[in-house]
Amino acid sequence: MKITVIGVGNMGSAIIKGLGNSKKFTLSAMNPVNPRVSKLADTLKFELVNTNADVAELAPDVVILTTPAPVTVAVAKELAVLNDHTIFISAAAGISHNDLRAVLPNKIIANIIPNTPVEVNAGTIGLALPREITADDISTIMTVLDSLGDVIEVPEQQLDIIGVVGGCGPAFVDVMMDAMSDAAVKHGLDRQTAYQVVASMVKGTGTLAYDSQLAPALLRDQVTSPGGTTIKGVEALEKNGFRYAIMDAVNKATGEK
Ligand SMILES: NC(=O)C1=CN([C@@H]2O[C@H](COP(=O)(O)OP(=O)(O)OC[C@H]3O[C@@H](n4cnc5c(N)ncnc54)[C@H](O)[C@@H]3O)[C@@H](O)[C@H]2O)C=CC1
Ligand SMILES: O=C(O)[C@@H]1CCC=N1
Repeated sequence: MKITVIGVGNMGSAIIKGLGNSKKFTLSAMNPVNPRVSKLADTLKFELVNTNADVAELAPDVVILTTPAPVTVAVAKELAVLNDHTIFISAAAGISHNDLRAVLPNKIIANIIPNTPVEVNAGTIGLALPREITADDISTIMTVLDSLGDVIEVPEQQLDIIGVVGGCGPAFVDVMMDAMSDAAVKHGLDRQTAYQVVASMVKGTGTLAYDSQLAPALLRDQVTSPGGTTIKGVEALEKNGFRYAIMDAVNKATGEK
């Protein structure tokens, strides 16, 4: 299957690396001239073109749009010349199926919100499929997305909130990991060991929650030994409004005032 990624920034690079790891696809990309992207193409050995007009020659089966949201509809319009069997998967946050349908009237279009862990095939990918789509096209889309991580299909109106929790969430967790690492350094751990411990702890905590399907509050209760150290830390989190800070981060990232 031939896949072309349009816009090789943070998200586009993560997707190309993840797809490259799976070794299942023939990859190519389009990005305006940029030495960083040329270097990535050389390293990962994918074909790179610098204009949308050149994408037709690549004849992709699947196009993944990872351009900045404000230019995505204009970019899609330039790609309307592609074969009508081309499947478009758009990762642009806030750009709806209808926005794209208006400029790609005859194409198959799916909307996703991925996150940066797709780079290591451990992504969280919210997926909204159109109403009219064949089983074969769904199968093609799932072959691509399953190779990047966990795919969670939702109605399009839920894609924004999935996008905030799954897509923005890694940045919120990164802030917490950074703060925890600083505290560990304050208590004498060298920085590299601090990062390793914190990242391993987050990875294991996530895997346990995902595999057990237990409520986070129940998992927390398993750590808080009576009269122990953890409950003292949890009390400090409550005192400092940690839970509300997280809820407010999600609220604000949805665009809520
Ligand atoms: N960064 C993330 O974690 C996530 C990003 N997204 C979506 O991915 C898209 C890209 O976001 P980032 O990678 O963070 O931005 P970015 O700024 O890192 O990357 C954008 C890339 O698109 C290229 N570009 C700009 N104009 C272009 C055009 N007209 N045609 C082709 N390429 C063009 C830029 O040169 C750059 O390489 C956005 O629509 C965003 O909503 C979605 C989920 C998560
Ligand atoms: O910050 C953003 O707008 C994008 C969408 C989800 C994650 N990054």
